[in-house]
Amino acid sequence: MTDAPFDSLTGFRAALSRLPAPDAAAFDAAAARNAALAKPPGALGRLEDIALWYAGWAGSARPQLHRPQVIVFAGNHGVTAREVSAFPSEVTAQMVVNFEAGGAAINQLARTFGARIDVHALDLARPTADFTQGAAMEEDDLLTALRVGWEAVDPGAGLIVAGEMGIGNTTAAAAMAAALFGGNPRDWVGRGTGVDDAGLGRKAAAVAAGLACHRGHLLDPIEVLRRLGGREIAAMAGAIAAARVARIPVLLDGFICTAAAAVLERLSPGALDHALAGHCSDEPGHGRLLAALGKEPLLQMGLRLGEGTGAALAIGLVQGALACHSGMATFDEARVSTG
Ligand SMILES: O=C(O)c1ccc[n+]([C@@H]2O[C@H](COP(=O)([O-])O)[C@@H](O)[C@H]2O)c1
Ligand SMILES: Cc1cc2nc[nH]c2cc1C
Repeated sequence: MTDAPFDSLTGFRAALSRLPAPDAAAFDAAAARNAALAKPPGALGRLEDIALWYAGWAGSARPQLHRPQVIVFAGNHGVTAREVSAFPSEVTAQMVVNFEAGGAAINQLARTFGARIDVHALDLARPTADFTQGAAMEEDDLLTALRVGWEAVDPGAGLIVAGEMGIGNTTAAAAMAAALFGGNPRDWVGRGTGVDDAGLGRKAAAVAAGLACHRGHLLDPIEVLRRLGGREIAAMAGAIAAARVARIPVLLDGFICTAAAAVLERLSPGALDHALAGHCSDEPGHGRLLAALGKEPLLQMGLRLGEGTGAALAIGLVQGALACHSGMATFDEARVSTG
């Protein structure tokens, strides 16, 4: 996007307070077309829902998927001092190099589905503060990350996937989910990159310590993001918000991406109406989070990689849905008898 239309957190809140609706006329026309297509009613199942959802947001009764964009944000986390990941923090920067060289899973999937890929590393040499000791980010850091995310969205894109890379970020996402939706820290933590049982215990303890440290400040979703989140998480929230304002459909990726998105929904109910859950990851908190948001995932493939991979796979479903919706003949056109 061009410059983000806010230069303060108050401005970001204001941008989220007045959100455009989908195009009702395009949605209705797409629904009428769907009903006329030469197939038993409903026989394309969720592909039909995807096509109508896309038509409403794209403002076209017979849309094509053009210019899908995958944006990968990377950030480092101070909470890694609590030994909450199976990998060291330097992997974040090393994977950014790999993304830029085209060697990561997300590069292969983005290419497979014809998506452009952009990578934004956010201040990797300066991890967030350990949220068990204080706020992960200062207000300025959060604002910068939200703006990076917002401005990363191509206004001409027809679909956005926001992905992430950040050693330690499943612990940050678990803390955010617990703060936003309540429940026991144990309900929200999982093995992430593959921690053992002791690591899982350290993750739950870190989440509990974070909730205790920030008690009294977590009713505001922006404060949840600032105190418990991370730069790449904030940037995903900024990108998903920018897409909403520009009425660009979004596919959500895994647990961390969905935690970022949940901040927007808590700030402004309905803020995720332009977003479908691309998949449900193997991180157990993800299914719980999607249920709290009322989102039924499109795919369940046992992925737990992040990077945007699950959502990128689901681009194929959107392509299939729109190919059928916009390319099929109607009963009349195909001279097929109706029931
Ligand atoms: O997307 C998910 O649901 C997901 C689940 C588990 C791990 N990850 C990825 O693994 C990293 C975080 O794991 P961890 O163990 O360091 O917290 C981060 O780079 C994520 O992209 C991602
Ligand atoms: C190697 C590696 C690749 C990743 N991609 C997203 N998260 C990741 C975590 C690790 C450890």
